[in-house]
Order: sequence, then C-alpha cells, then structure tokens
Amino acid sequence: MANPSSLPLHERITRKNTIQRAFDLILLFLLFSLLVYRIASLNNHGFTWLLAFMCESWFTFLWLLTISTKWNQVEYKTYPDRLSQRVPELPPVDMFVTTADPMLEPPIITVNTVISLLAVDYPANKLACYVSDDGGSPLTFFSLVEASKFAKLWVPFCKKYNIPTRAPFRYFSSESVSSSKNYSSEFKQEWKRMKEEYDELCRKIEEAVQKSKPCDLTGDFAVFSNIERKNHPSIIKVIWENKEGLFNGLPHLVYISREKRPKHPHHYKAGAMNALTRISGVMTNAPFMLNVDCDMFANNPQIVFHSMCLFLGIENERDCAFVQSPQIFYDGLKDDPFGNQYFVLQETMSRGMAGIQAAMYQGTNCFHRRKVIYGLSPDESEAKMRNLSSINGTGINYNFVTCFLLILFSCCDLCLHVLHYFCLLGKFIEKGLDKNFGNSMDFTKSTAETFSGWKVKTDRSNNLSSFLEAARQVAACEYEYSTSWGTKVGWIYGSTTEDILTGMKIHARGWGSVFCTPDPPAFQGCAPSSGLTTMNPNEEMVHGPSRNPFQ
Ligand SMILES: O=c1ccn([C@@H]2O[C@H](COP(=O)(O)OP(=O)(O)O[C@H]3O[C@H](CO)[C@@H](O)[C@H](O)[C@H]3O)[C@@H](O)[C@H]2O)c(=O)[nH]1
Ligand SMILES: [Mn+2]
Repeated sequence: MANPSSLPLHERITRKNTIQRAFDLILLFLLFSLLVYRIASLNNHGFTWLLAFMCESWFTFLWLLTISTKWNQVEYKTYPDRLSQRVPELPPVDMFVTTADPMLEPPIITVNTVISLLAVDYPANKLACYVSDDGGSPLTFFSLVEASKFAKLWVPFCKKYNIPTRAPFRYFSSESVSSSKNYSSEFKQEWKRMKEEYDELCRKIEEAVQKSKPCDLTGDFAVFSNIERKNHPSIIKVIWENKEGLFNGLPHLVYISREKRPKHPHHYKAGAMNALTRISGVMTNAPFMLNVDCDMFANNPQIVFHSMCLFLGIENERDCAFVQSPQIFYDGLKDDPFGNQYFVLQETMSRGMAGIQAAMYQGTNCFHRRKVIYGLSPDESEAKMRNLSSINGTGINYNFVTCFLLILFSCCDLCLHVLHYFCLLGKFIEKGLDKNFGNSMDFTKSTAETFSGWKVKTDRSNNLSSFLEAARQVAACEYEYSTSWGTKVGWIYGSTTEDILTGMKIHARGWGSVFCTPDPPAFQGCAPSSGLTTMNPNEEMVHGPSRNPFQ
C-alpha cells in the first residue's frame, strides 16, 4: 500500500468528450466549406454575397474560439482525507461576505450564508468571517448579533452529527426527523431544540424588519443613530471573538461598514472587497481569502479542505492563484427555462478554460491567495519570498550600525524586537511599498508578513479588538487616495463586473487558476425566478468589461 503521506492531494482528470469534439469539428468543417463556396462564387453575386461572407467569417471565428474553450475540459478530484497526513498545520482563511441593501438582500439570507461559513469543517481557530455591509444598516448588524448567538448552538450540533447542509434554512426545509425511525432519540431531541432556536431567530429578525429601528440604538447600536446610508464614518464591530483559540469553537465574526461620504466614490462591490482585504489584513491577515455574495451559502461543509487540497497540493504555485467554485442555484425551475444555472458556462466553458490555463474568476465562491490580490506576479512573488524572508534573521543584510546595535542590545529581547520591526518597515518604505498600499503602519507591517511568506509574524492571537483603531483607519474613504488600490492592487475599479477585470488582471500577470467542483456542490445560491431578473446580470456580464476595456 502506498505511503499516505506521499499520496497526491488532488488529481487533474481530462474529460473524455470525443463525441462532442467530433460534432464541433464537423460543424467547423461545414462552416469552412460555406466560406470556400462563398469565395468561389463571389464574382457571380453582388455586394450581398460579400456581406454574407463577412458575417459568416466572423461567426466562424467565434466558433473557433468557442471550440477552443471547450476542447480540453478538466476536472480536479480532491482528497481532503489526505490533508492531515500531508500538512501538519493548516493555514488560516479569512472569509468575506458582502451585502449592500437589507431590503433587496433580506438579512435572513445573509445570516444563513454567514452561519453556513461559521459551521464549515475546518479548525475554528484558523477562520475569521468578515461581513461588509454597504447599507450601513443597524438591521443587518442586529441580525448578525442574533445569528452569532444561534451559531454557538448550531455549530457544535452540526459538527457532532456531521450535518450535511449547514445553512439552517436549507437544512430545515428538507429534513424532517420527528417521524423517522432512523434517528436516535437524543438526536431527535437536539434537532427539535435547534429547530425551535432557528424559528426564534427568524421571528426576531422578521420582527426587526417590520420596525423602523430593529432595537434601541444605544450601547453597541449607538453608532447607527443619526447616520445616513451614504454618509457615515467607518463602523467596525467584533461580534464574536474566539478568544481562547478553540479548535472546535466558533470562528471570529466581524461586522464592517466602511466609511461613506457623498463626495467620495465608493466603487461598489470592488470597493467593499478592498476594504475587507485591508481590515482583515490588519486584524487576522490570513494567507487565503474566501469571498461569497450574501446569497451564496456554503453547501459543502468540506469546501475549505477541498480548496486547500488544490492550493497546497499544486506542484507549482503559479498555477493556482485562486480556486473558483461554480455558481449553482437551488430549487431552480424544471429544465431551467431562463438559463439561470448557466449550464454551458459552468459545465463546459469553465472546465475548458481551466484545461487551457485558468478558470475564470466569477466574483463569488472563490478562494484567493492574499499576495495575488496584493498585485504580485508569480516571478515577483518568488523573488520577494527570497528577499524579505531574510529579514527574519536568516542572512539579513544588516549594515554596520545595525550590527553594532544588535550586539549591544542582544541581551535585551525587547530592543531586538523593536530593531527588527524598524528594519522591516525601513525595507518596505525603501521599496515604496507603503505608497502602493496606503499609509497605515499596521497594514504595511501586515503586507510585509504576506510577502515574506509568513516567516515574519506578528502575534495577533485572539485580540481583535486591539486592532479596531487601525482597522477604522484603513476603512476610511480617503485611505485609497494616491495608492494603487483599484488599479494595481486589490479588486479593480471602473467596471460593474469587477470580477472579470480582476480575474483577467491576475491571469495577465502570469498566474493560473483552478476550478473546484466537489460533490455536493461547494456553494449554492437563490436563483432568480423570472426571465427579466436573469437578463440583468447577463447584460452586465456581457457588456461590463467592454464598457471600460482599457482598465
Ligand atoms: O455597492 C455594492 C454593490 C454590491 N455589493 C455586493 O456585491 C455582491 C454582488 O452584487 P449583485 O448586485 O448581487 O450582483 P450579481 O449580478 O448578483 O453578482 C454577480 O455579478 C457581480 C458582478 O459581476 C459579481 O461581483 C458577483 O460576485 C456575481 O455573483 C452582493 O453580495 C452585494 O451585496 C456590495 O457589497 N456593494
Ligand atoms: Mn446577487
């Protein structure tokens, strides 16, 4: 039997699509025959023949592109069970959820997404969930506070009984255990309690939705009094902190509403993602970041493990800047009359693109390497790791004065620490990195950690609240001025489809990416129920990038 520690974490399997390829080639042959026929008889016909020839040439060109995106479809099979043998310590992951309007995106949906993330099978002390609320709404904050209370019961229940669906609204809509004989009476009792607790949570949120204010705006809620949606300071609240760093506890949960002022552009979702990146950088600074829309819950509790099999198992880091999972919708209409499931896009094109070089970034259901979002190319990343990791004391290029000081103070731990810190920052400022990322010392320091491959590390252990002031600073609307946020760093501005621009920019730097399709599906969302609501995002997707092609 093979040694378990030498088994691969994933396999790349090429799909057999011989019949499909044969059909595609026959069609291509027919198209070329038509073009040849047009050219051959062009003289006998007039301008209309030429026009038809031009149109058909364009169509043939598009057909060639379509074939090439579908030609080499690949699938990645992941083996999460092997992770514990191969990786002694799993890396932390910061999870981002964005919401913008509690009326259009009901808080109970956002809450379910958040709960499903808090309950994933991954060491809880390696996870932090950040919720960005562009609505600046006390209702969203109230719902999250209540959700965190419910999650303290729900998460242990899910882990104890290995519950397959961890978004409670989905779980309770499909499972009814009271009449079934297959369950133990202990489970039935706990299930009943969970159901009651969840119903209570729904009731509280529903009540809050009906009122003009969800509760008295005092205490933690006082910041929400007298603010407008588009005119308020940064609001950052640590709702729950896994202070003891419990492996089986509840991950950190942080509420964020970045500063908004009428005269400052906020850049929609891309702006929210960049604020989330900076705030999480200051607070937990995990090397991997997951981003989901508020209506996309984690459907496969093992999804973080699956993604880690790809990130950590890939031979060459440059082949995996991000791990994208498809957007799949539950309870879709039979035969998908409005095309909500994007079957061709998800099933053939995305797998085909992954086979050529890289899966597309779809804006949600995606894990990124933090350093990729910071704008590094694969070559720069390798160079920086070599260069900056040396600051940690192994082969550092200290000058004479520093060496003298080092010897002088070597008996004093504190002085060494301070010296080390200034060397690190000095190197950053010398390289101009602070100009790209803005002038927050805490954030600059966290970027240095990211670039060094976490060989230099600040002890942030479980003291999120002490970073609140720094977090507010990087959430301010003026923070990005004269920096590279939105152009070279972070999510790219200037398009309604920030995902396509950001993904293309990452690929243009030389990174590849991977399409992750575990069973059951990684994430699921709520499908639009009418044709018109489907057409909106489709129109955005098709026209978004071309509205600003030079970004
Ligand atoms: O100012 C804003 C606007 C939107 N959002 C959030 O961005 C997400 C996506 O916005 P939505 O209007 O729902 O767009 P969709 O068309 O449903 O989303 C698809 O298309 C977007 C643009 O291409 C991608 O960003 C999304 O990830 C992708 O799911 C949602 O969570 C919103 O809450 C913000 O946080 N701030
Ligand atoms: Mn949406």
